[in-house]
Amino acid sequence: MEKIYGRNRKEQLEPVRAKVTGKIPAWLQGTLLRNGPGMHTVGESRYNHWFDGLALLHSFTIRDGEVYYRSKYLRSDTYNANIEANRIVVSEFGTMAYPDPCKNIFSKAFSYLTHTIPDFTDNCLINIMKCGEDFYATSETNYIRKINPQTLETLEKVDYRKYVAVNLATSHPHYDEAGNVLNMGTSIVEKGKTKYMIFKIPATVPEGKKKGKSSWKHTEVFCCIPSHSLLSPSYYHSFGVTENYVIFLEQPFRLDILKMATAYIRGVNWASCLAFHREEKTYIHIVDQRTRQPVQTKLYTDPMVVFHHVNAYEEDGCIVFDVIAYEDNSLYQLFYLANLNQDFKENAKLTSIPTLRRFAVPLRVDKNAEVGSNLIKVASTTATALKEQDGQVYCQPEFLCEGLELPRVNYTHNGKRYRYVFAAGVHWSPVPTKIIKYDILTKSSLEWRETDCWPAEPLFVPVPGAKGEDDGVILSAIVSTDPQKLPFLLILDAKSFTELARASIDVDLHMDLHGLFIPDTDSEAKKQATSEEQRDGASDCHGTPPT
Ligand SMILES: CC1=C(/C=C/C(C)=C/C=C/C(C)=C/C=O)C(C)(C)CCC1
Ligand SMILES: [Fe+2]
Repeated sequence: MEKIYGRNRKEQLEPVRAKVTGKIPAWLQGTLLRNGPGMHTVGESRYNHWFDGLALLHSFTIRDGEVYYRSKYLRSDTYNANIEANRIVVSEFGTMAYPDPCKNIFSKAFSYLTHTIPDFTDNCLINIMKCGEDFYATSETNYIRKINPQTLETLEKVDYRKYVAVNLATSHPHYDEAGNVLNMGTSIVEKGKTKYMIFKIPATVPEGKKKGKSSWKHTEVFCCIPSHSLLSPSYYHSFGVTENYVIFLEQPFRLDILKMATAYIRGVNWASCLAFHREEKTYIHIVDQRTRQPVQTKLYTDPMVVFHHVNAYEEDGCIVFDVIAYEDNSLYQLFYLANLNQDFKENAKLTSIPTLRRFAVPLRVDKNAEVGSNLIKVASTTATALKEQDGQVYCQPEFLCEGLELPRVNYTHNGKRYRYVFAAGVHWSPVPTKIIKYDILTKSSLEWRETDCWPAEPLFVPVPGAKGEDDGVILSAIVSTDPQKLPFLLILDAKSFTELARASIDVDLHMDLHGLFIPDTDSEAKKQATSEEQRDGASDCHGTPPT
């Protein structure tokens, strides 16, 4: 596993042409752009956790049946400072770093004090966000980095705090049909009023506003939800939306602000400031997008840890939402690089398997409903919502299936009724070994797997004019540990889950996290990109084609 996780990867700056076997559908034209950690040591110093690694962007440009690959490290301030110092000088999730080589005890104390309010990293390694015509590499801190999606060059750093008072923000925003971005973040320092903020970044400068100004300046706070605990807000990695509502899970996996404020002086990492409180509830917050107000019903469920929301929709006065949930926070623990070594089968065992759970919550509670009665009348799920004496509603999910992570759906069904979940299959460890299509209606699944192949998050791309929810293809970058087999971009038919093509590339492909597909819709852009490709002189990949 060290081969997959802990090794530093080489950049592939010049586009390299892949060896394609099978046939790529003619309509599939565009760029798969993805992000993930690629460098785990700098000089003699090493990161502790896989989520610390320096962001390595990579892209697969699919054009006229050919695939071109390139990769480039995000030139974040963090990357530049580390490379210049030839050691890790910026703290990450699992690694606390000390920038100044403190010469004596006084300067040491001084440098500790100046860091009590942490300035977080801009090593944006988790995902790619589209904002209007611009693309950003993202993480979960207040910084994101604009990038050039064609050349993978790093552009300006954006500080969320200039536009909305958040110190942390998710890497999994939602997009409406106009391309406006809806995201959530946590405000942990503003006058001690710890709160969760939902905000909207418009895709373009709104009508009637001064043109030429960046649309960031028109970022609007949509709704604020006060944290149950002022000193210990919930940690969350994503949230859900329906056509009219936002779903936020305030889970008992929480950040301890006091611990964070003293982490630097105590010499401990940010991860140690996170704790799962298994005796506490998970609060379910629903916000009405039309009134921008939280729904008043107090909804809760059992303690759980959710990283990824899958999808959500409205049905008969209820909200149905699907998440991948765990019984504990062992997942983040397992990604310490020390656990992903040769003995990883022993060290990286999940103590809780990810399960796809369906919740149903009522939007209104009938005053006359009996205490103890189930408020869910939707026939399609066995999820329940029980009315309690004090008016609270206790929600119990339907367990749909287990062993799924990194879920994706056909995004045209986001917030709407849907049937298929595409995900990576995880078994006894957090390392994906297969790609799964799970059919919620029939509760059956299709799988793709191959020996010594380690798939990344599968991404669904619809065929133009698609009628069915699964009319399209699945793209996934596959890392191989078979020395005879090159890494490849896998293209599956999303309906049958059969392989349409694979594009093998003789490069040092890294295991990544998330990304997006940029279709070539604009023919001018396409032409320009093609001529750039020719000018750059894409080299051929001479690797052995897989059998
Ligand atoms: C640096 C930093 C953080 C980083 C979190 C990261 C990097 C999380 C990555 C999560 C992933 C990759 C999940 C995949 O499912 C916190 C804890 C938000 C807060 C303190 C500063
Ligand atoms: Fe994620």
